[in-house]
Amino acid sequence: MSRERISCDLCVIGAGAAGLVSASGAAMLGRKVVLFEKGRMGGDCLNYGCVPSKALLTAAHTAHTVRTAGRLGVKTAGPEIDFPAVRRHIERAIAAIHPNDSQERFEGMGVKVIREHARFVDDRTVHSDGYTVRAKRFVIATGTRARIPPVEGIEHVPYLTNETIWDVEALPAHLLILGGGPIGCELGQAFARLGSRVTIVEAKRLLGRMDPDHVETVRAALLEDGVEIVEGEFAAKAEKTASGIALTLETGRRIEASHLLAAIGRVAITDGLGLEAAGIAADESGIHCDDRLRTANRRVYAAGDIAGKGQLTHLAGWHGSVIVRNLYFGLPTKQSSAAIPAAVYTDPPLAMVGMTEDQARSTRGERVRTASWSFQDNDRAIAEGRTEGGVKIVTDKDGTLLGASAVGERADDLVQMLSLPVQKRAKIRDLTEPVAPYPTRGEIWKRAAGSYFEPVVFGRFAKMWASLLSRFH
Ligand SMILES: Cc1cc2nc3c(=O)[nH]c(=O)nc-3n(C[C@H](O)[C@H](O)[C@H](O)COP(=O)(O)OP(=O)(O)OC[C@H]3O[C@@H](n4cnc5c(N)ncnc54)[C@H](O)[C@@H]3O)c2cc1C
Ligand SMILES: NC(=O)c1ccc[n+]([C@@H]2O[C@H](COP(=O)([O-])OP(=O)(O)OC[C@H]3O[C@@H](n4cnc5c(N)ncnc54)[C@H](O)[C@@H]3O)[C@@H](O)[C@H]2O)c1
Repeated sequence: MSRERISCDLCVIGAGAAGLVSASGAAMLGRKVVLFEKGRMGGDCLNYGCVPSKALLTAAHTAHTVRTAGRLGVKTAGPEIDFPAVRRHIERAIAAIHPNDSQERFEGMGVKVIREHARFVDDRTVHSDGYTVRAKRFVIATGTRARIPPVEGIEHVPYLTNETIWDVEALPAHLLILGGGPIGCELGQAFARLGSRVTIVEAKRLLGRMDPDHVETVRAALLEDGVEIVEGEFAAKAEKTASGIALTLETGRRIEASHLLAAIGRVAITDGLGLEAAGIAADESGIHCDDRLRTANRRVYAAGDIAGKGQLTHLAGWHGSVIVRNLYFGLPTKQSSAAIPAAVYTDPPLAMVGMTEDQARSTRGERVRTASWSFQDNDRAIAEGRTEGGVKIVTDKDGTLLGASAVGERADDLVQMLSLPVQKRAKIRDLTEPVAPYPTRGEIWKRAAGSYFEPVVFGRFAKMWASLLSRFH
């Protein structure tokens, strides 16, 4: 087959967050860039991940607000869910963001966009059906897909993933979700609030990477929404039934449902990429690369989910920036040099940056200190009638910030306030300095940090000092 031949500075495979940031950064610096995408521009986040899930959650949280408005003295007739209209809202959200990630926009930047599957044929050449591309450097940003549940009979059962759940036309009567990670909890709460019966089966612990104290607040909210949570149990067998599916757990318990959603984590998309021909190693969790995202092939970088260093859109975008900084600004940058926040957009949301208390203790042991504050003691939260949750600051013995976690209304935005201090390894006393507007939820960081110093600031010596000074004033 005759293919069009192209030589370029950078060839990017995959037009999700990681690929798009790499391609746009290089193109804006005048580099000749080729971008391959075999599916939809924007990748998982725009089409099957963050955007549709957050649009669905907004509809669900709105239904909940209407349902619970009576607690504030606002009477309503209760929400009526028009599921096709909810789906249209999701489609509109995707369509509104799509221009940012579109082929036209990238072509406008001078990127050659090829909508075909790409594969390496040697260490510096990529083929697709119509093209042969030789490049000085490559970025593999091919993402991940839902892991198939290791359950007997799963291949004979219709199950949904994050790609197919958006095609379900009517609200599921009973959604059984395998996996209690961010996907399981977010979509579980969303469907429950829209009117589905929801069961989450989690093999280990709900939201296992987050602070367990704060996960309790999310668990309580899910239970209040009517979500059934089965924790610490594996599914052994799946069967098709007349009305949907049945799952038998290892304990023998059988759960019947109308729909099954697989949300037990992700596997790297490396199929048909020709990694061997390029001398690149990979496993299920991703392509092997170092902290600057370099693979064993010095021409090839990995970015985003496929780099096996976390699965978040902003991390994927950061990876793109790291590659552009290293390649085209000559700034040696490690991907681990940024403190990456993570948020779960349940209601209330749960968020963190840096280390959790458990992670810090596992490496630093007794040196770790924490300071917490509850929204029960935050005037804005009281005024809003939403006092559940709180924050936790994690420090080293000398007060260096190691991480922060928050759960409660707007915790996702609140944690963002701590990203820079954590990244800069600021001290907890720095958090006591800014004056926060009253009444805001953001005041809570200062209160938590203040509590860390309370024994000293209002201790015996401070009282003696104040008493001495007051003699002269
Ligand atoms: C339901 C859900 C909700 C999520 N919510 C959030 C959230 O709220 N916040 C957050 O930060 N993250 C969220 N994520 C995670 C986020 O979607 C991913 O971390 C992000 O999309 C990763 O971007 P990426 O560029 O690495 O890969 P992707 O977005 O997966 O893009 C990879 C692209 O590569 C293409 N590709 C693959 N192989 C080839 C090939 N050989 N040739 C050409 N093209 C190829 C694919 O078609 C795809 O478009 C969510 C994920 C899911 C599933
Ligand atoms: N708000 C967000 O930022 C957001 C939202 C959704 C997804 N994501 C990203 O997408 C990725 C995938 O999310 P996810 O929730 O599928 O994965 P995950 O790996 O975060 O969680 C999967 C859960 O499934 C459990 N599990 C594994 N095998 C199981 C089995 N056989 N039966 C029952 N439970 C099992 C695990 O113990 C784990 O708790 C995550 O890494 C996350 O970072 C992020």
